[in-house]
Amino acid sequence: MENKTVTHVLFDVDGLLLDTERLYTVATQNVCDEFGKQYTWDIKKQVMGMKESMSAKKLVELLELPLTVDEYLTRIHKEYDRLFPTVPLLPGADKLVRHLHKHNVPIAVVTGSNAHSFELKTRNHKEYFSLFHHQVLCGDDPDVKHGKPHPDGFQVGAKRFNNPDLKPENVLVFEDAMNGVEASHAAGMPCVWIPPAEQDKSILEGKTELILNTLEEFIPEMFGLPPYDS
Ligand SMILES: O=c1[nH]cc([C@@H]2O[C@H](COP(=O)(O)O)[C@@H](O)[C@H]2O)c(=O)[nH]1
Ligand SMILES: [Mg+2]
Repeated sequence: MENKTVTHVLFDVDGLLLDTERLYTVATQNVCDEFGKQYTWDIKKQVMGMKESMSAKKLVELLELPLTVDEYLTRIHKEYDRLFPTVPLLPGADKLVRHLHKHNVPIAVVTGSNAHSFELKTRNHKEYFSLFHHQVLCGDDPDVKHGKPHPDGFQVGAKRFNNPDLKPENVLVFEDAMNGVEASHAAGMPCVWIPPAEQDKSILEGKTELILNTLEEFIPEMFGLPPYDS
């Protein structure tokens, strides 16, 4: 499928640019171990992309943990503090972002993270994240009432390009999570979906423009963006 009308790009972060989804699984399973619980894919896929406060509430319920949400957050934050600072970029993330930046295509990130966990994850990637025009941290951005799967984060992300003529159909979203695809669809923005291997890919039919295995497979000119120099 081709769509040549894209002028601006919004990137998800966890599991899309950064290899953090692997670490979220480790962190959450470590908390579960104390209570003999299993952090299954069926549970994980429901919270991926949500604001941290929402995902914590939902996880305590779904995993039936004998903890308050605050007690859960205290435990999981210890895991994040230990695991996140050394996270690497995912394949293709460096090449695509530097390419778009070099060609002056406006780019921004829209993540379910709050500022604290974003700082941990990006500590070793400061120069890379400085290439983005802005960052929407849904977890504690006052303009984002509802996190993914609601459209708010992507709508705020598009608005902060400060281009009054920008229409949702001109903004391409890259996502890995079902909640993120739902959010981009609700915002009326085309979406390239790079789902985890475990994901049933038929479930969001009609809500994505393209499904890829990694960012490395993306061909910019399919969306009217400048081609790689080769
Ligand atoms: O296993 C998990 N994955 C992802 C999340 C949540 O999903 C967000 C993913 O953010 P992004 O929109 O950058 O993919 C995380 O910040 C976190 O709130 C989670 O709780 N548990
Ligand atoms: Mg993600």
